Amino acid sequence: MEGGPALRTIAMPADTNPNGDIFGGWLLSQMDLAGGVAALRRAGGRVATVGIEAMTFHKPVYVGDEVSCFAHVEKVGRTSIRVRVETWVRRQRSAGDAIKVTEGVFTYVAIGEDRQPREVPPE
Ligand SMILES: CCCCCCCCCCCCCCCC(=O)SCCNC(=O)CCNC(=O)[C@H](O)C(C)(C)COP(=O)(O)OP(=O)(O)OC[C@H]1O[C@@H](n2cnc3c(N)ncnc32)[C@H](O)[C@@H]1OP(=O)(O)O
Repeated sequence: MEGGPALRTIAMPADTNPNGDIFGGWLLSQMDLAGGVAALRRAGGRVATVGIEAMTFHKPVYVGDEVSCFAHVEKVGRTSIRVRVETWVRRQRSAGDAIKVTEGVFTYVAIGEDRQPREVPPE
């Protein structure tokens, strides 16, 4: 994906599942935040996540991995914004290339102060 990550963090021991690898729910929330930042910028204000599709976990994430979520706005509807989000990691103590670990499509709805859908403004 073009440009820098919408979010970058380090996977910590507190984020693990009972197997000792990083919990999928934690990754999903990082992706939601990354997609939310892209949607919020495009919407010019508050957004809410309404749907998640095509979510795939390709590879595990380990404690100490540098986790980068990239977000790309794919489609803008009347009130909704579809954002493709990919997560790539660099392994701790590894000089290898970044590895794509997850991807998914997140849909956000632009909402107003009343939490009701509002039109996405023109670009
Ligand atoms: C400047 C940078 C600074 C950065 C620094 C700050 C960083 C800060 C980051 C914050 C990032 C937050 C990212 C987390 C955001 C949450 O965590 S939100 C919490 C979880 N989500 C919720 O609680 C939402 C609960 N749902 C709702 O409240 C209502 O469903 C909503 C969202 C208001 C929508 O209301 P509705 O009556 O269902 O809407 P409806 O008119 O039927 O549909 C609206 C649009 O959604 C589409 N849609 C509806 N359902 C679906 C579905 N399942 N799938 C796909 N599309 C759907 C419709 O087709 C329609 O699209 P358009 O044709 O208008 O384009």
